[in-house]
Amino acid sequence: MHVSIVGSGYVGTTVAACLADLGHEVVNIEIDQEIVDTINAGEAPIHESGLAERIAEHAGTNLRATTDYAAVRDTDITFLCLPTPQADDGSLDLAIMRAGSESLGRALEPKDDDHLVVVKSTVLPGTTEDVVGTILESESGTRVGDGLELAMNPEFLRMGTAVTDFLEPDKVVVGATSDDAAATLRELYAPILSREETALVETDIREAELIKYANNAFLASKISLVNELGNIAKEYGADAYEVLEAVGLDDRLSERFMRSGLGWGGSCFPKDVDALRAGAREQGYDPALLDAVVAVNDGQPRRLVDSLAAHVDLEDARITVLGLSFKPGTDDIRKSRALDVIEYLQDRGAAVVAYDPVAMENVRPMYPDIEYAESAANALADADGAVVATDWPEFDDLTFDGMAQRVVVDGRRIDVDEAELDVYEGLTW
Ligand SMILES: NC(=O)C1=CN([C@@H]2O[C@H](COP(=O)(O)OP(=O)(O)OC[C@H]3O[C@@H](n4cnc5c(N)ncnc54)[C@H](O)[C@@H]3O)[C@@H](O)[C@H]2O)C=CC1
Ligand SMILES: O=C(O)[C@H]1O[C@H](OP(=O)(O)OP(=O)(O)OC[C@H]2O[C@@H](n3ccc(=O)[nH]c3=O)[C@H](O)[C@@H]2O)[C@H](O)[C@@H](O)[C@@H]1O
Repeated sequence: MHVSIVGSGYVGTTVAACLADLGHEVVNIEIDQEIVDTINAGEAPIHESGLAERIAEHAGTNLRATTDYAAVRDTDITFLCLPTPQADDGSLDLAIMRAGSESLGRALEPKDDDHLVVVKSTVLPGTTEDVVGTILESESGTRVGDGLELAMNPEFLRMGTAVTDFLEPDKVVVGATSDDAAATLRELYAPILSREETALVETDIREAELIKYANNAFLASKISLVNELGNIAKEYGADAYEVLEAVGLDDRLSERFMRSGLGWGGSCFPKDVDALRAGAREQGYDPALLDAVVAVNDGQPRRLVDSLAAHVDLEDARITVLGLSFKPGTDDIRKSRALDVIEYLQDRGAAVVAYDPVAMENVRPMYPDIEYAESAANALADADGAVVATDWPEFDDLTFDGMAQRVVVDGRRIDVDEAELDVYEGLTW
């Protein structure tokens, strides 16, 4: 099939490269010329395992990129993979979706054949039809149901494992305005849907939109719940990891996403939970539980610093922060809990020395006044205490003999030889 993908970030690039790999003719439409040039040169604009090989293999044959929206006219389906960030008040900001829909609608105006537009971006219920659909109709002069079809197909991939998550999902969710649109997507995804492990959920557009938010809200809530249980466990002197490992054996709950500690960050959970809370309020519903989910999450970095302060006088102390990215395997620092930890340490008068295998250059402009070390060992040298903010696998092999005071508070449960330390404390164990 001939497919165009608008927006070539984490999602758009992954979807494009994977669809090309499944044998489709794919064109990426992206406003950033550098990204376009990178893809056309056969290289990946982002680091994701398995992506570079796929782009190298397909660029110049059945995968290309362009800044020109006119390319959509040579395709049957367009996926919108544009950012849906949050406004200052936390609510969903649709400015980029609107701009992209306008450009797409204008480009479709001269097209005679039918076209299917699929929203893959995370958007609140009503957006696909009332915002994207309305703009497309007015700009293209066609009507939904008469030359133009709409679908909503949320994406559940994670950063770091984007390619395998896309190609081997638990589920594919499709909300569509017509049976034909749903059938087109079944055909497009046929190799993925043929996997026994992948369920197909066909529903209406509004449900498809909300499934994505419900999914993320559930996962974020699960982590906040295990963090609350972890905080309580610690007050009792119990190990939350042992407790929750047993709880996870109940297959109604699952053992996955049970790692308590410093909480959730990244470009997805924080913005999506906030957008759902703001959207619920706009609908006249007070989302008390989701408010609490955020409050628990926001409390964890302070608890980590308080735990350290119980062992080390933080005023003028040299404190190591191990890990800056919001999770291992990425240099993304958006809403990383490590940044809150740095703030709280600085508030308490500590001199911070940070180390992360890949994310330091992203943090440096925000915190030019902290020290950045070339290795974890250098960061720990002469430190009066250390905190673990990201569970990078390389932290499992640390030695602590260079520290001035061997005190470590761990927010992520790395593997530590406790015998090497005077104080080793877990945030929730
Ligand atoms: N990053 C992730 O792991 C996941 C993200 N999502 C959702 O997918 C959507 C896209 O997210 P990401 O790929 O992370 O965003 P991103 O920010 O990585 O990429 C978006 C791309 O769109 C481009 N762009 C902006 N305006 C444009 C326009 N008018 N025309 C063409 N291109 C334009 C940007 O230059 C950028 O390269 C969001 O709604 C997000 O919530 C869903 C699942 C996973
Ligand atoms: O909507 C999105 O954009 C994506 O958001 C998340 O993916 P991602 O943000 O890449 O990362 P996760 O692996 O889910 O981790 C999110 C945060 O939760 C934390 N976490 C995760 C798991 C856990 O047990 N405990 C825990 O604290 C991580 O450290 C990280 O800060 C979802 O997992 C994806 O399914 C979804 O598509």
